[in-house]
Amino acid sequence: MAELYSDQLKIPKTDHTLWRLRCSALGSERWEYITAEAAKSDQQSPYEKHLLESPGFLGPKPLSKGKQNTEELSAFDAALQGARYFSLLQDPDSGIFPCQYKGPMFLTIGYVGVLYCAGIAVPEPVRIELVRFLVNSAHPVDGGWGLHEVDKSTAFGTAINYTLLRLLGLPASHTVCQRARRTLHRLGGAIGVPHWGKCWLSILSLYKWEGVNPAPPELWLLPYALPIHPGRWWVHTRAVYQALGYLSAIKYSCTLTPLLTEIRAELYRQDFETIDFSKHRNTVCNVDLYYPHTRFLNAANTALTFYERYLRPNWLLKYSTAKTYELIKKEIQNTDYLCIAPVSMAFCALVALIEEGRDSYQFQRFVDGFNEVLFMGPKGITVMGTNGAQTWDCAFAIQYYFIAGLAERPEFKSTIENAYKFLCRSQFDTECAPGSFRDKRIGGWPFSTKTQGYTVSDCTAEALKAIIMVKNSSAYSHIKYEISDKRLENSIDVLLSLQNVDAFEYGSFATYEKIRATTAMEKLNPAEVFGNIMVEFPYVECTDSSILGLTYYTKYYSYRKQEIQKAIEIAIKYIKRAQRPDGSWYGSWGICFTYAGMFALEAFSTVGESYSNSEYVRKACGFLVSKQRPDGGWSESMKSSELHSYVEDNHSLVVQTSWALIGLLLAEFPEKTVIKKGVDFLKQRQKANGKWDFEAPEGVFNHSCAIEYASYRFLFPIKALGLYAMKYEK
Ligand SMILES: CC(C)=CCC[C@@H](C)[C@H]1CC[C@@]2(C)C3=C(CC[C@]12C)[C@@]1(C)CC[C@H](O)C(C)(C)[C@@H]1CC3
Repeated sequence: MAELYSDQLKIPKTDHTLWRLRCSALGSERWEYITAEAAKSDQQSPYEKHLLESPGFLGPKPLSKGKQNTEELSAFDAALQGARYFSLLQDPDSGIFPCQYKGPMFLTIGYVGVLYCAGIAVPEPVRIELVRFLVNSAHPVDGGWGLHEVDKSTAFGTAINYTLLRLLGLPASHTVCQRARRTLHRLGGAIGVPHWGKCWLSILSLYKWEGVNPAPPELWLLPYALPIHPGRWWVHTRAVYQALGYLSAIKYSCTLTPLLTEIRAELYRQDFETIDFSKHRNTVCNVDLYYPHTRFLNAANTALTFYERYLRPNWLLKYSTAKTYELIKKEIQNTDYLCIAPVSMAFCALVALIEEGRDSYQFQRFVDGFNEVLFMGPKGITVMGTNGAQTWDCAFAIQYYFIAGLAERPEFKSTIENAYKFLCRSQFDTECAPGSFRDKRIGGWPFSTKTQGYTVSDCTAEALKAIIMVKNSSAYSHIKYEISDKRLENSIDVLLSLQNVDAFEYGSFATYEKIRATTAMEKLNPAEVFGNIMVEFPYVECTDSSILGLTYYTKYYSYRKQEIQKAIEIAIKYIKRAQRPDGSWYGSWGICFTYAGMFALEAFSTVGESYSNSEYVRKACGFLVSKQRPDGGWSESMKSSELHSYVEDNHSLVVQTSWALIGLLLAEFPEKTVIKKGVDFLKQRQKANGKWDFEAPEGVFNHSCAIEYASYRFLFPIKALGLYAMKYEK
């Protein structure tokens, strides 16, 4: 690793040999900093060393002589070596593959902000590593931060992370702070931070609530029949605005401390006291703006601001905040204090602090729970996008080892068995509290852990498929009954219940729920920096995975067969409708057209549509092939996700290349030379011990925020190489 900026600047660092990751049977991941004494009898495991990039971890014994793998190595051996490396990254007790699920730069403020409001100090090793992470993720040219780690500097990223560094003890005179402040001021100062930034700054007494657009909790009192009812919003937006509704209604601001007074003076281009915040509800730095307000939203905000200031009766305010708190308590109950993701978790923790007090059981559970979303890495510690990617990674690992012909080799038996048992443990077996606006979840699977509590359509389908693979393998007959057929039926019930078959986007699947209100609701998106957040949308990837799960299930079981067949049929029709004239699909959760292309081609392959018999498949292959680069690789930029059209990047990437190859291989694309070139590229990029290095964030959300899926650079090459080996090397 190149010398880190924090080391150049001699920023304090903890002793990385003293960090230990504790994983629970249900997949929680908590880093602990132990004493040197304790470390003597508690060695760092291989995966801990890998995660911290400690020098002591060599990985499996190389197959080839040089440092890199070469073309001489067979694709199968490259997959095998990759799997050997990846298997070492599993925590054998829980079965998960822990990794730092990082990228978004607006999450850590939640953790530090809440503790600051409560007057609780951040534990010292964590504080040191939080500072390091922020220093190391500052923009190399201007010293600011963006919405995500590889973003240009924005007012949001810079104001929030500058504030964080100051709260964590870095003095204003420090080079890092000086550079960041210069950038912030060049961007117009903190006055132009978007809505969520304005909320955080107001909570920390660094901005004024009168300059924040309303998020009235009264919306919860409207009849559910109205499309605008928050119970119909996308689960994340619902959760964030539920707690924000409470906080903004009571205009919560923490006590102004001398440090905050200093920060007030640093964040703005003018004197804090002279700013008329009420005039800046709609001031957003141009660099930050991804989704500008519609006129409709502006009109609504003006009306609501007037209502809040002059018309809102006190009793209604009290009543609606009480109602919101009831709903928050249900969210807490359904997720055991994790809440759906760290953004809303932090806001809910604040509500608990206000309602129950600092020493209350409820608030202390939150303080403890934050340890599950903080994750340590070589550059420092940070709050992750979710509490991990446990279920998703396990489901892929099992499937791809099978697809590559590796799963039944004795050396991988424990990998598969442990991951399988984790999936079996992670299926939902309880329902949410009544009145939570949540669907039936028994039978579903989450993206991360059972504790987090939210079913995701594609996670359910991928986990189901992985489990069936193990159940039907003679090598694993001894654990076949770890999960009953009845439980698989439950998952089919959940999956079928998630398909959009009523009013919206017939045949498609969204993420966590069916689409509950028209996508025109997006016109009210107040977040400024994200797209498609108001309601559920139809997603090709979620639809594709659901098709995979359903088709695979029908191969072995006859439960609800006809309904499943019908569901697959209309889902395929949806995918066909969603294809663009150039043969591509816009992917929402990976970057971008390459990711979606792979999923779509896999879905088609499971219903027998391939290059030779389907015009859709031929067009999709044509699109992918047209993007191959001279070195055999593919390289799609995050800009594709933002701009909704294919943008090529400068360097070919392992994960992108694997996605394209998987698509082409499953489509039975006939030209071997095209595919072989890509396969050779994957081999060249592999280290002799089987490792592929991190290259670029693989994922994205809400069109604008990049996020890293650290397991992808193993999982997808293993699958691509394995598929190639099956076809051409047998
Ligand atoms: C705008 C807000 C609230 C930001 C907080 C971040 C969350 C919204 C993001 C972080 C991780 C994230 C991208 C995720 C997803 C939704 C949005 C998440 C939770 C899902 C579950 C959607 C469906 C996808 O196919 C897939 C399973 C890959 C992802 C996983 C991560």
